[in-house]
Amino acid sequence: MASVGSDNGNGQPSGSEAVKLDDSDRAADAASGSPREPGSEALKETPAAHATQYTPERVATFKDELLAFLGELAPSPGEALWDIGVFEGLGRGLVATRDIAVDELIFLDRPILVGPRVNNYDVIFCASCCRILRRLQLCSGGCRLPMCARCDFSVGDESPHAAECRLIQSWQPKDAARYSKNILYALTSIRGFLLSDRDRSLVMQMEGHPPRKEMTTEIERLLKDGYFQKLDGDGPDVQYLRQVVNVLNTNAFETSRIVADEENNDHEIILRGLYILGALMNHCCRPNVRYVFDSELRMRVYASRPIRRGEQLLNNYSKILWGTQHRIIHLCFSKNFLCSCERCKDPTEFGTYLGALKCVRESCPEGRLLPINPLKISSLWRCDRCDLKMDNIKASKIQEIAGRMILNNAIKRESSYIIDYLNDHLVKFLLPTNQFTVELKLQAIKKIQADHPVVELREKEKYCVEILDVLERLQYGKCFVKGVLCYELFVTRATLGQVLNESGIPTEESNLEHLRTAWQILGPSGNRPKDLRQMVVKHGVGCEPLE
Ligand SMILES: C[S@@+](CC[C@H](N)C(=O)[O-])C[C@H]1O[C@@H](n2cnc3c(N)ncnc32)[C@H](O)[C@@H]1O
Repeated sequence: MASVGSDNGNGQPSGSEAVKLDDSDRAADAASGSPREPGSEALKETPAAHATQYTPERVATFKDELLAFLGELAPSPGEALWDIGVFEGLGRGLVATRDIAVDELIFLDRPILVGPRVNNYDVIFCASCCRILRRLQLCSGGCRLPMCARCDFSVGDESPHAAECRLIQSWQPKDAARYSKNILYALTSIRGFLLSDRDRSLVMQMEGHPPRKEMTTEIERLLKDGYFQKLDGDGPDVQYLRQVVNVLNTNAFETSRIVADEENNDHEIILRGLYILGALMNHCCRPNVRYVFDSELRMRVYASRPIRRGEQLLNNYSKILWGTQHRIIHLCFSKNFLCSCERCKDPTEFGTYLGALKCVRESCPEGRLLPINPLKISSLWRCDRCDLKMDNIKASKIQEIAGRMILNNAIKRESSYIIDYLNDHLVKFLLPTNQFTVELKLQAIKKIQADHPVVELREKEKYCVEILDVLERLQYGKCFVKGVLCYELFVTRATLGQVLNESGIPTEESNLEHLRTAWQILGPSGNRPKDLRQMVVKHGVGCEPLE
């Protein structure tokens, strides 16, 4: 949700325009800035307070509506691998109805709502079909949205945009001849008006946390700036819109379409989608599922680890490779709860030290500073070697500076600069598996292409191995980012084999195993690397994606 699926802009690996190096959703906004103790205000409306509203009768009716919505994607009677349960402190959640093996497809879902995200786009695309054209016009219906000729209002009721355009027209947009990105940002919520009664009922039964005080939602922005002459800020339309926004912010996943422009360059158009069944999965920082979106934007959820009958199906709403304190802040501010899973409770995060800092004492080069109580943002930090103590404000400051240096500067540079920066500079003040170091290595992996010098390819290979090792320690199983790293590792080793004339490298069993894993994880994705299938066929490690 970046929501349950959101994104922080972790990039795309070489050979793939769209596959992300991290499979979590909406994270960056909430995690920027220095960590603060999550305020009690943010947690007032916890799902625990609502648990009593999920009576067995209501849950059963909700499930019937959901199955009807899923239609042909719904499991045959008695065959569902999931059921809806109610859990103290969590609200509803999904449970496994039988033991589920790794890689088994648990369910398919389709978006009940899908559309633009509330964030800048690099390219302008048709707000209806996402086509990118050099000369996109504004819709002739006066809704202030960019529209291609096929979707324009003038096409009539056959245009998929006709109904939403009429709705926007009824609110009488001002400056109808000017493009409005704020209307584009609100379009996914506006589409909530076009749902059938059953689908509206489903959406309205989802949790929707109200926005934090300091947040201006897309709807409030439209109201504040008077975009519509006939949209009453206190009227029922706005009340409904506000609730749809809350539901989207609590539940939506980030999904995307790859669209080629007229020069045949691919662009990834990031969208937000509300997937009701997918959104019912609660969060854990060590989840047991992974998901991908296929070319029709259907969500396919697989077991990433073995799941026992009766266990909850758990998804990760945050970034896998963030340290605990960043995840806690993100989850608290964007999803309104404090996670206290086993990973969050362990200061070393299963020995990965993702959130740990280097001891600041010169005489203690091996020391690692860790929060004594990682569940508390205000916790004191302590060195695991020399026992030096540091207050959380200082620790936060170090993280903030590291984050700023890396995310605002180094990450934007070319691969050779990043490699030097990692080797000569960062090692002096950050641990090799600190989350910022890892983030920078992920960027380097994305940037180092097959035609780069061997030294760079060697570094890329090393980074892939290191981060796969972090995932192993986290016991993350067959997660999405593992698929991406396995793909990158295979491709890099194959390139090195070619360049160094060592023809055996690509076909070594251990390397083929990476390709197999990449295919199992990324194969069903609509945005998988373009050359993945061809490589899989060439090396005979699989054919059709897992069903
Ligand atoms: C996408 S919804 C999950 C489904 C939700 N439980 C329901 O009944 O609709 C996300 C919300 O569920 C709750 N939630 C999910 N995982 C949780 C966790 N590990 N601890 C506490 N609350 C959680 C939070 O209120 C969160 O904002």
